[in-house]
Amino acid sequence: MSSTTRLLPQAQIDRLDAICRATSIIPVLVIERLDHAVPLAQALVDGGLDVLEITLRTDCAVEAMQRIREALPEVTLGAGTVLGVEQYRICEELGVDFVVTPGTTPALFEHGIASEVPLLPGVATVSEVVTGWERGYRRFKFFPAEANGGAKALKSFGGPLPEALFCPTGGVTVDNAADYLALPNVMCVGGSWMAPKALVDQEAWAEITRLTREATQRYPR
Ligand SMILES: O=C(O)C(=O)C[C@H](O)[C@H](O)COP(=O)(O)O
Repeated sequence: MSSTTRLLPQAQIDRLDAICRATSIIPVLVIERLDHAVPLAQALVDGGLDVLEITLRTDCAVEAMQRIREALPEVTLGAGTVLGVEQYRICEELGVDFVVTPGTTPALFEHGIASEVPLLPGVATVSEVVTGWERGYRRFKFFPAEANGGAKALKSFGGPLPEALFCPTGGVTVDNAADYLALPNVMCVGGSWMAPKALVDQEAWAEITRLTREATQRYPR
């Protein structure tokens, strides 16, 4: 790395900390129908979660985020499944509060350094953490958490890299969340368990609120 390589400013780490420390759980949402966006977000807010990640996996995801932004300004809005710089830029224009990637390329790390919108970069290995670390990153999403060794793996990451803090997602449930949240290097967990596809398809908003409340009561911030 040359001496002119720009590093992630501490202010960006602080902004991400403020978001991740405000909640113990970040719901990861897939919105397939635009008219589901606001009632789904409302169901989660009613259950006590207001930091939401909307994945860019569906055609209506960007418009869904716009609608949530307008209808529920109190929500801290994250864009997930951001796979490239172009998508990152779209999210910046939309005014989201943070961007999450499932895995992270050098171009995404680079873009996150200059962006006004903080990046929670997805990593799966220690080498990927170190790649981000070299650029100043200290906060990461660990994905897919359960398939990559779960809480045991994250505990081991803490040996050489105690300052790196994580939001594990992928296979996290209301039960195994406890193992992650007990670790000193876990800020919060992410998951879709409180808004599974079947319940969203059925528009079972009250049940989603119930599952969310169960989670927030068990893991209050
Ligand atoms: O696509 C992305 O960028 C993601 O954010 C991946 C999600 O975090 C996981 O798919 C959530 O995992 P589950 O809770 O097991 O459904």
